[in-house]
Amino acid sequence: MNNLFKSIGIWMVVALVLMTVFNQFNARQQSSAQGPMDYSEFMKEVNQGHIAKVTIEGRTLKAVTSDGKRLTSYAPTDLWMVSDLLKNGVKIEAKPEEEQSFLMSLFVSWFPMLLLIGVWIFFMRQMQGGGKGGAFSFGKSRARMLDEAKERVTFADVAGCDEAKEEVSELVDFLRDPTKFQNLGGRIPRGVLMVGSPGTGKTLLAKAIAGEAKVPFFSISGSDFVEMFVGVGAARVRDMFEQAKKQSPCIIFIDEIDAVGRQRGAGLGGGNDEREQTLNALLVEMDGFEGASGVIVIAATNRPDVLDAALLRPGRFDRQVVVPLPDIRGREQILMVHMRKVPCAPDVNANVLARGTPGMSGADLANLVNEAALFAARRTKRFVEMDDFEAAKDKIFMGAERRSMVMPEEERRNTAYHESGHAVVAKLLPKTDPVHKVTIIPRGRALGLTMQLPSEDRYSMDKDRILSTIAVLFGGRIAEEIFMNQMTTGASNDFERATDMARKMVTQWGMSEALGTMVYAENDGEVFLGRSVTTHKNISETTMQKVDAEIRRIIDQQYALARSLIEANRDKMEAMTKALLEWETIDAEQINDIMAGEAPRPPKPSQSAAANSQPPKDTPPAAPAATPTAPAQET
Ligand SMILES: Nc1ncnc2c1ncn2[C@@H]1O[C@H](COP(=O)(O)OP(=O)(O)OP(=O)(O)O)[C@@H](O)[C@H]1O
Ligand SMILES: [Zn+2]
Repeated sequence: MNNLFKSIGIWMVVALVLMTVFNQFNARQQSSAQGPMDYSEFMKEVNQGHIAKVTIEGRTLKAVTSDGKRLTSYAPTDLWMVSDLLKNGVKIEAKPEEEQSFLMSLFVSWFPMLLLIGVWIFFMRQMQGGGKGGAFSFGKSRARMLDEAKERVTFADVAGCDEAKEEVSELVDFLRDPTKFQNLGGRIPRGVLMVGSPGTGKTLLAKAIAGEAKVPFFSISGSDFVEMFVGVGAARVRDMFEQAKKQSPCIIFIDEIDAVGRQRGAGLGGGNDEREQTLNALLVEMDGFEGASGVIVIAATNRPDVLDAALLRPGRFDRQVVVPLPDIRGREQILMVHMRKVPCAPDVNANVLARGTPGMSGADLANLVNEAALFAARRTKRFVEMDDFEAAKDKIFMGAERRSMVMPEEERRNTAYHESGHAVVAKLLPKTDPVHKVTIIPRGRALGLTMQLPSEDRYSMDKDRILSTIAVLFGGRIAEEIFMNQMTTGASNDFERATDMARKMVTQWGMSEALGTMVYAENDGEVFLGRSVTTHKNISETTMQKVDAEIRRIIDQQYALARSLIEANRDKMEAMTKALLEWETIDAEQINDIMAGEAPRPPKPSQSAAANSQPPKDTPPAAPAATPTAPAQET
């Protein structure tokens, strides 16, 4: 039912949009003829005796001036109009408003409505006739069957997770011929839990298993089971297994299993009856079917820690396959898989791109290729070139450029000093990531950006690195204070991130000598109103005060460090600010020149080519601007 309402909603919106467009179009047509005149303007002409003849068609006035020109105007209900016209000796002709045009306009304004009704009827028919077509035959459980012919995925489409592929290859053998597999003494798999961050290709891998084994693939999301009414989810689970058994061997894929599979009795306000019933139904079904039935259930989650232990017991999801974020080689392979789908110029180098995209998931990389192709298309190129990829990467890391935003000169200068402050501190401190680019072109919500990219994959951060990062974050505001003698809101996000890091150092990462290696806060995995909830363990008031004092100390220390670095390097600050004001974006090489005390080399041509791309139109005005320094790096 939900789906039905959704589709009606969508069609309503479509209809509304169409109506607006049609109305616009209509209005445009009426006005485009000669540009109608204001009524008062028109009456002035009449009273000056310039009008010879008027034809009144409904509320449209068509007039001919004494020197033969044609005018139109639109009459309000003005009782004096006719008498005014007569007084000035204008010849009047009245026509009924053209019937055909009236019908026409009626049709035009109602057409979207009719379309909507038509579509609705079509859908209702489809629903009633259910039991045929693919998606509807599985109606009750809402699981959707993959159209094998159209979207067959193979292992070749999944790149950069060879271990995971290896682990699941046994499933393929089983699905190809369940009985033979059994005769050979293989242990019959039932449930597999795929664990990994969002976008790492869990769904893709599950589809590839089905594709390799050439078996049907049913997919459903855990959240589809969670319904308002108690018992619906459980019924759906039973229905799904029934359908799957009929199609066996096959795969059932349950995405986001944590939506149903959370620990029972947990959660805010105690347990959730409906979810528990659904989970119980799932457990019963998994116990109930014989392995030989040839149904394999694959579930995906990025929070295996919150799952109910009963789900992980032998005979259920007893096998875990970890699908990790790709490393540099993995990213290169994933990029190559997706680059095959777009025409790439010979200068495109997947290895360089892989190096510059640490932390990106498979889905992010697919998106990167897609964005690059869009950039190339916008610049009417026939091939996607390396600088399209660079532009796409910048857009993903830093948000879309907003060149249309006009910045007052004072604010540009302020931003230039702010970013130079980040960059100079980053260049001078040890254990900081290389500065890749500094720009004062507004992007996303930021007025400017200093972009640092790690030179290698990193899986954790050590204390010195975190301290340096905090100092770099403070660099921006300190530069504003010293050189512009002012403080702006642009630094608020920097402060937030710096404080957050300092707090985590003390309360979560055990990096403070004064408080030792104890965890003072924990994230219990519950999500409340869309935020994850951090609960403080029972700690005393005095400890709380110590924690605060320690955070304060870390912050003050790093602030002082950044300040002394900037004070001691005023010349470099001035040089970098000048370069930024002139070129708006400077790259790593130019920054190195400046830091070496030399004049920066001029920008490369590709940079200015990027500068010529069209600015996005209609961007909303800046929110209180933030100036992030680097893509968030967290352990
Ligand atoms: N290893 C990979 N190789 C090739 N493409 C990938 C890979 N990982 C992800 N992708 C691309 O990203 C898209 C989304 O990935 P997918 O939906 O499989 O991720 P997921 O792990 O299931 O994410 P979620 O947890 O959000 O459901 C895929 O359709 C594919 O285009
Ligand atoms: Zn900043």
